[in-house]
Amino acid sequence: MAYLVFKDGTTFEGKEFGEWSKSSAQLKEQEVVFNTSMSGYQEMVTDLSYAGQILVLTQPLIGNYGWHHEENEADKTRLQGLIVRELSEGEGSLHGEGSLEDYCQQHGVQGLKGVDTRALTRYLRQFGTLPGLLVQTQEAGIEYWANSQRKIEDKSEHWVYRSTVKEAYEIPGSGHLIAVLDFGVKRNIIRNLQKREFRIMVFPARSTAEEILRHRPSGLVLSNGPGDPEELSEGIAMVRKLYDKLPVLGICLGHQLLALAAGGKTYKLPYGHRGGNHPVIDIRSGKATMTSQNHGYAVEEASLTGSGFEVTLRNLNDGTVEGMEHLTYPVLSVQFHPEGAPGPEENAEIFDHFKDIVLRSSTQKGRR
Ligand SMILES: NC(=O)CC[C@H](N)C(=O)O
Repeated sequence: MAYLVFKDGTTFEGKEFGEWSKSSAQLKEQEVVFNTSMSGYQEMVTDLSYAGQILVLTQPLIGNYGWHHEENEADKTRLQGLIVRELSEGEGSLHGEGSLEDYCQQHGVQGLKGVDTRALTRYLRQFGTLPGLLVQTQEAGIEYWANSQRKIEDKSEHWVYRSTVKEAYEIPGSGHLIAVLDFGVKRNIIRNLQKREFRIMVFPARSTAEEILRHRPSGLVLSNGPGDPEELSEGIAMVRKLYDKLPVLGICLGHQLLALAAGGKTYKLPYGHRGGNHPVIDIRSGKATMTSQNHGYAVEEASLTGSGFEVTLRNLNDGTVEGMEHLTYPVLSVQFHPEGAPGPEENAEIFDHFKDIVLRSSTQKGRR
């Protein structure tokens, strides 16, 4: 048996899978979040935006279609824990290259199965996103939280820097050059840019604005990524130097950094948006789409006054900001994941829109 223990003593019981060899000295609480998607466990486990978190999946049967390396969103995971109701070995999968369980074991993800994920999700919805601890005995959990006041300050690097690529790399293409700032970029963002024939250069999160501009890109994509956007002061300063100089598309963390760079604010949502059926409305056209989402923070709408950005997309469940465009510069951003397709690929047109503005702005430059 193993347990997820919260500070208030609430405990959820399950059975361990994956990698559990951490010593008691390495015990550390992690933010517990839930995702309501019915499929896509592989994309979620390898989405670096989940770095430093324990992910609860509300879909009760997980692992049933196996593991296909091709579909990983990154070549690593930074997910700390995975909690499921029933874990399937995935024996029914065609051409499977292993199982979710194998992947968790090989990549250091602590798993807990057989958990009452419905009760756990209701708990998180009631009290908000909370830190929880995965332990092999309930006593270890109680002792950890009892001593938690004496804990020394966490000096580890922001998860973005533990997720980004080490060195810049290029992906050939026949079209304009797009710089991608990798805060933990999902492969499907890159794939969507490749589909539109762009040449791509992926830059580590600590690159400087000058390093990026030296390559004379025709557009910039600010990627998704983990953690609190306000804690990324270097990233915010770098985005501030760039967004008035070339067409920009911000996705999720990238969207939040754009808002912060322009003088806006972000805040923490009570329990986040994570799932494949979040309805979003385009304020101008009145058209609504279903989106894939994974974020715990959001842009404060009122803080955008005077920033030069206008809100273009809004969440139909809670009215939060889902997208914005700059009034003067060719800059747009979305809080959701246009590369994540919850069924139909209805939001991929965001990438087409970005391609249009890159082409338009490079022809204008050519004429000048
Ligand atoms: N997927 C993302 O880019 C997430 C952005 C940010 N870490 C948040 O949770 O809000």
